[in-house]
Amino acid sequence: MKAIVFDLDGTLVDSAPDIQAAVNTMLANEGQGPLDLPTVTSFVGNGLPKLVERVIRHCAMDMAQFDRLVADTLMIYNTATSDLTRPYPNMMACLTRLKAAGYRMAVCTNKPYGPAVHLLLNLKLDDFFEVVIGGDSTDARKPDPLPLTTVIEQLGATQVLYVGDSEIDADTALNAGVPFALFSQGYRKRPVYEIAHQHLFSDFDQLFDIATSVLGDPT
Ligand SMILES: O=C(O)COP(=O)(O)O
Ligand SMILES: [Mg+2]
Repeated sequence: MKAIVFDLDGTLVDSAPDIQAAVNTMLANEGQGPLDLPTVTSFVGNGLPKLVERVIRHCAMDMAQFDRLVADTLMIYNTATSDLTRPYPNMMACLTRLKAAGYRMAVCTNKPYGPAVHLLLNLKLDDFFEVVIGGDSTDARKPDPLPLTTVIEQLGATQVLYVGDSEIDADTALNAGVPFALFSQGYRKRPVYEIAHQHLFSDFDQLFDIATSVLGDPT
């Protein structure tokens, strides 16, 4: 059984404005001023605890408050809508085409599981994915291979393509021994040539051909 596993933030959707809004709500509750979008975007990728740690450092706040601020930000995340999150162009059409062709699909994200599922429901993407693994679903976060190998195990997939937007996704795929397609329009921090990948795309209308070239027939 062949499957395509997707990262979420910066890959399927441009969700940084919602992440920025959640961070700024947390900061406002702490009497701090807001952070701009590029700054918050640069903190995304390693999951919520790391995001909060980076915000605390950037704002010279008290690291002793870390656990409380992670819990606060998670609560804000859990109650937030996805109003500012946008699907990347042609993404929906690509998933529809892949599903119709018979490929199985899943999500492997460092975003916490609850907010990830909310986001997928709000954007009507949930029906595409058989398995969703979030940053708090297993004992390790990407780039540890465990989240991705857990997805593969739960799907019962024999062949997989991982699709993501960041260095972390590239390392995850490498660590799990899975071929990787890099989406160049997300939140990566380095140039694409410095990020290990087997396939590169800038528009979702390129991904179907990549998937068939890597996986062949869906069954
Ligand atoms: O929430 C994050 O830090 C990153 O999420 P992602 O793994 O979907 O890119
Ligand atoms: Mg990402």
